[in-house]
Amino acid sequence: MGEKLKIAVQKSGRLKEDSLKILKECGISIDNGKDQLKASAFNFPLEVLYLRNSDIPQYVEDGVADIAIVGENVVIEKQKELEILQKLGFSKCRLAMALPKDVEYNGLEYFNGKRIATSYPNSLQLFLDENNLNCDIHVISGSVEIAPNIGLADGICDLVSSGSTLFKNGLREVEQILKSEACLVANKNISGIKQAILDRLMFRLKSVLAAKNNKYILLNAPNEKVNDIIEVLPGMKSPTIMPLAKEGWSSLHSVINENDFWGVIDQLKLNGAEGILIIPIEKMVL
Ligand SMILES: Nc1ncnc2c1ncn2[C@@H]1O[C@H](COP(=O)(O)OP(=O)(O)OP(=O)(O)O)[C@@H](O)[C@H]1O
Ligand SMILES: O=P(O)(O)OC[C@H]1O[C@H](OP(=O)(O)OP(=O)(O)O)[C@H](O)[C@@H]1O
Ligand SMILES: [Mg+2]
Repeated sequence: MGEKLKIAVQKSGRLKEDSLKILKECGISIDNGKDQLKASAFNFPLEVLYLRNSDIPQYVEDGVADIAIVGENVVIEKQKELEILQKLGFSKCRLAMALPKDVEYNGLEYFNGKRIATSYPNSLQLFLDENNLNCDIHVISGSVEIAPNIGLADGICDLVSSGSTLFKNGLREVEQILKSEACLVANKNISGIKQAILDRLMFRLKSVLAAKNNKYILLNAPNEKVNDIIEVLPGMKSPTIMPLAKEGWSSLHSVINENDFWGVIDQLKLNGAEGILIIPIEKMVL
């Protein structure tokens, strides 16, 4: 049997579903038996190890897994020698400091000498050192937001995304420490056959991610406006232009970045574009 690349993904939790989804979008089918902690792909030389998110950086550094999908904040917290190959665009959150909502906060100095509860002591310590602050860090592994209410700490440092957990616990975010999203990480010494497999996986992943960030755009325009519209429309090379059955009109096709779309749309309309259609792209090979 040929060599396989080993990928660690979260066993259960916020990252699991999207991690398996992105592998599927890369055309990789995994044979998942119930409660299996190890599985193989049918159609790609990949073995999947299901592990705790917080254990993954260690396993990748040790080479037990070659690569992994893990929260960037955990990579930073665990301070392991890993390579971040690709941000994956899901599980976006931030590590932030929060205080009871009625505390008067006038800046970082406030934290000097205070007790802060967190599950991320290394990331917090780095932030405190950078800002010449001294705090008493109290490490707890979950439900951090409850700490100020039960007299365990003056403030907290925890992950925030919608902010609803802070709100429900009468807390307010006052400082952001870092931003995080799921990312693909790798051991620093992958070589030979495994590197070749990883290159194939990365090629697929980049096509999938590019497709997610771009949309296919079709529109109709009077011929005399086509040049103005081309100016407005960024494309992969240049837009495709085809004559419409209706005399004096053309159809333009192009690719547009999701982030540019709403900025460009008004200019397209001002330049006479009609019947604008935006269509998702499944894969985009660059
Ligand atoms: N509220 C949130 N919104 C978005 N992403 C989040 C949120 N909370 C955590 N994350 C991200 O998802 C990752 C996984 O979180 P999850 O709570 O599933 O696991 P965990 O607490 O790290 O536990 P384990 O080690 O048991 O797998 C976190 O490391 C972080 O990157
Ligand atoms: O800003 P919000 O959208 O409310 O999300 C933030 C919450 O999500 C995470 O906890 P999680 O639900 O993962 O629970 P856990 O502590 O058991 O991991 C994090 O630790 C916060 O408590
Ligand atoms: Mg969590």
